[in-house]
Amino acid sequence: MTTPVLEARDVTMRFGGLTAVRSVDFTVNAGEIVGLIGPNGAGKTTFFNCLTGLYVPTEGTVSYKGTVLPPKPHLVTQAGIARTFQNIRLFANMTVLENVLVGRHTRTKEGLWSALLRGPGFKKAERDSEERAMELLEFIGLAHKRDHLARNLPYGEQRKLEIARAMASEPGLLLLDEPTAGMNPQETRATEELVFAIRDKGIAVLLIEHDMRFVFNLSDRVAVLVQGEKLVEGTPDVVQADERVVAAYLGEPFEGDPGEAEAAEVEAAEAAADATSTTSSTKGEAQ
Ligand SMILES: Nc1ncnc2c1ncn2[C@@H]1O[C@H](COP(=O)(O)OP(=O)(O)OP(=O)(O)O)[C@@H](O)[C@H]1O
Repeated sequence: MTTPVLEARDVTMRFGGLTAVRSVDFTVNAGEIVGLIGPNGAGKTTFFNCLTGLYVPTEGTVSYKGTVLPPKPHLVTQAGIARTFQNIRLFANMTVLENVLVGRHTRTKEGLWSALLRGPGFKKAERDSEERAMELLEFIGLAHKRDHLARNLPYGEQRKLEIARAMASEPGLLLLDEPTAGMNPQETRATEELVFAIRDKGIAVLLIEHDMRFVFNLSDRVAVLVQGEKLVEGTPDVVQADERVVAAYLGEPFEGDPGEAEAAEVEAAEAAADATSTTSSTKGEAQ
């Protein structure tokens, strides 16, 4: 039987007049690698931000292992979801090891006083954290660079380090936002191996990616977002063969275009605003 790790129910996110994510139901099960794809501006990152508490969804809920998550990033991380970002967000002037140690703070129980007084409890916790951080660096192949400054690492290694930092919070689900962006083919290949290895450690993985080969090679399931709505979901074979997906990527209209309803809504709202407007007040662009 499949056990859901993540369950998003009816998640909608609006920014003023723009609905970036609309009524999305989405599940990641234990042991799965799931890909989330879609053309530029489809709402993928917005959806990720809803899952990780960075945004409070306008509607809907996000649950982790059966418990609804409060939309607060640190509580989401504490619950067991970690993420990386589209743009690298390392502490550039900290060492490789320090960057991973920062990622562990949600799992260390030593309080402020213990840390300030640097008592025996704190020292032991510090040793344990360092040991765990080194295990992670070994896992991603950066143990030999533990004392290098993050900013001096080549790009591909910086991306790996971000993943190690996210793993330091001991997540049950790891969200990767475009993990291969800017990578050369060798680095992409290595990342593919790394994602499989993460899954083999019992961590479910959800990834946003533009590199289709990478997504279809890795994922057990793929969901396609188009204009904020989930258009198709299934195995890589099913998704690749779906002509609506091809059409969405080529920018061609297709039947049941998920943008139609929204376009009509925006047009109606604009027409109503025009009709009631007696001054030349500004009107926001919908797209
Ligand atoms: N904070 C925000 N305020 C207003 N609109 C936003 C905000 N964030 C995203 N949007 C809009 O929501 C829509 C979805 O954007 P989002 O970045 O989630 O798409 P995406 O699928 O991640 O795109 P890409 O693949 O290019 O990263 C876009 O029209 C974008 O302009």
